[in-house]
Parts: sequence; structure tokens; C-alpha cells
Amino acid sequence: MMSETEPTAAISIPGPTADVTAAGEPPILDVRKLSVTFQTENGPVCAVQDVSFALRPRQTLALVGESGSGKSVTSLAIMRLTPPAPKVRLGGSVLLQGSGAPRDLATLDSQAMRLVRGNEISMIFQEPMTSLNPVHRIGDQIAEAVMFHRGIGRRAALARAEELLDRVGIPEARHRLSSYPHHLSGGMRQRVMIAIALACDPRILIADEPTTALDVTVQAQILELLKELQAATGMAIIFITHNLGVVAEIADQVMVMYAGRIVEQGGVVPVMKQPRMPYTQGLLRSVPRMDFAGLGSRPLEAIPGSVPDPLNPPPGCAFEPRCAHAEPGICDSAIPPLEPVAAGHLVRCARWQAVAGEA
Ligand SMILES: Nc1ncnc2c1ncn2[C@@H]1O[C@H](COP(=O)(O)OP(=O)(O)OP(=O)(O)O)[C@@H](O)[C@H]1O
Repeated sequence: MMSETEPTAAISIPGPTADVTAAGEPPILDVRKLSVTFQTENGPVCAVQDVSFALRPRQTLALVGESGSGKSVTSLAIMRLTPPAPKVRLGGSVLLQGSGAPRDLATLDSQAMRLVRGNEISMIFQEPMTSLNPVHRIGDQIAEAVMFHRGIGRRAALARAEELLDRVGIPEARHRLSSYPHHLSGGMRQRVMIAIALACDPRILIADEPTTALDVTVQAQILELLKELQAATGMAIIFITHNLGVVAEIADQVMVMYAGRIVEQGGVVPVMKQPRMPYTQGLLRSVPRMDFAGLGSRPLEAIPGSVPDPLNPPPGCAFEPRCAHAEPGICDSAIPPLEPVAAGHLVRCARWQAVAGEA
């Protein structure tokens, strides 16, 4: 089995990355009031509700939240990979800018959508083995993606596959074209998935927990690779993660989700240094590195309780049953709006001002 070369230091939290996006540059993806409802045997499950965000070139947006908060369903809906109606109802719009008029991916026909996936928007997942075909050589798997989208012949596609393997840091790329996935380590397989995702120079890469299954040394190498590729290509990244250390490492914008809704959204610096939503504060207190929010000397604390049953959500703020700052009559009666607490920093909490005073 081939392993990673040159181990580097384990992930540390060096502080938020600089915002390298061009101010005022128009978004390439503009998601407005996205909602996704699954019709299940037991009733409707509103997995994603009222999610809006804009993504600009070279920007990395991190989606964070506990399991079941709607991160993956948001990205699958953007890619239109959720089951079709009537099993799933999509609402809102997903506007993708291109050379012509923006296209709404929420309503684009499936033929046109196939040309968007893997071409303009690519996706990588946590476990490359589920996406790679174990019985095909990796060169052929990359070449297949290139041939499908670029309409070029096999020989040219294999040359492109070699170039891509080299670009994602796989040594002896030509030789590796004929390897099978099981010949490679987990980190190398993730590099192959990144090569496939980059085959057609996408403008957006959606990475769903791409480093979660890897050990910390390899995680750091993959994050570094994504940053290098982003700097070279200008692609935007939507990065889904549980790991707030990774958010600080790679993202410049962050969107915290809870029970299908955005509960806090903004630049990494304000959200991680001055989280306003008690849920975000709880997430930050539950991870070992507490460089943020002045919480450095506190012991680790798990958020008490568990996420609400999506079939039976609470009537008010979904976090109210777990929130130490909840106020009866305010937090349990209506879902608070997402409101600005500072320029570009939004919070869904009826008591954020009081919480700021209590913190
Ligand atoms: N096919 C489905 N049918 C019904 N409900 C679903 C389906 N897929 C997802 N859900 C529900 O949608 C909600 C959001 O799930 P999602 O997978 O997006 O969460 P997540 O934040 O990505 O969690 P994780 O970090 O575990 O991947 C959950 O309540 C989940 O049970």
C-alpha cells in the first residue's frame, strides 16, 4: 500500500485565513430561501429550511453543525442529488452564474443538470472508496470523467488524468494511472477523488467531510492541497465539517446550521471570536482548541441534550430545549428571524443581545 510522503505537523488552529475574495465581486452561486422536505411514512421532515447564502470566487464557506443539522442535504439539494418529487420537495432557488443568464439549479431539467455536475460544480465525500470503483484502474476512472465532460478521446483523457494526478501531489503519476484504489492509502485515494473532481476545472467544489476519515497528519495535507488548488484555480469551496479547527484552517465564511436552519452566519473571524448564538458558543466550548471567543481557560463542555426530532420540532427556537439562556414565553413561542448583529454577521436568536451581556 502506498502511503503519504512527508508527514507534516498535526492540525493546529493558526487563526482565520485572510479573506482573499475580491470585494464586491458578484457571487457565482446565490442560494435563496432553499428548503428541502422529505415526505416520509411518518410525515414530512423539513431537513433544510430558509437557507440563503452567496458564494464568490476564491471564497471558502464552511457549513458546520451537529449530525442531522442539514449540512449534507443542503449540498445534495444544490447538486440536485436528493430523490425526485414527490418524495422530496425543493423550495427556493439556487442561482448559478455563467456566461449567460443565471440558471436556477432548483428547476433546471435533469439533462442540463448532468452537465453542471462534475463540470461546473464538483463534489468530494468523506469516504473515497464509496465513490471509486474498486475494479477499475484509477487512470481509467479519471479519464472517464474527462471524456464524459470534455468529449475528448481516451488517449488525451489519460494524458489529462496523469496531469491531474501530478497536480494533486501523487508521485510517479504515470505509473499510478494503472493502480487500483486498494493499492493506495486513504489520503492518496482522497487525492484521486480530488483529481476526478477537478478534471473539468469546476468553479465550485463541494467537499462533504473530506478529511474526517483521515488521520490528522493526512487531514492537514489534504487541507493544504485544497488551499493550493484554490489559489491556483480560483474555485470557490463549500466545505462541510463537524470540526471547528478545520473551519479556522480553511474557511473565510461560516454558516452554522441547527435543525435545518442557519442559526449563525458570517465571516470566520467574527463568528468564531464573538459567537452570538448560544448554539455556536456551545460548539466552540465542546472542542479542544479554544483560541476563540476568549474561552481559552474553560474546561471542555458538551452541549447537553440532543437535536430535536425532525418529525416533531419544537414550536419556537429549535435550540430552546437545550439552551441555558432560553426565556419562557420568548424562545419557546416563535422561531426567531435571522437578524444582523454586525455587518455581514447574522444570528437567529431572540435573546442575542441579552446573551452577549450574560456571557
Ligand atoms: N432520505 C431521507 N429521508 C428522510 N429524512 C432524511 C433523508 N436524508 C436526510 N434526512 C433527514 O434530514 C436531516 C438532515 O440530514 P443531513 O444528512 O443533511 O444532516 P448533516 O448535518 O449532514 O449530518 P451528518 O453530519 O451526520 O452528515 C436529518 O434530520 C435527516 O434525518
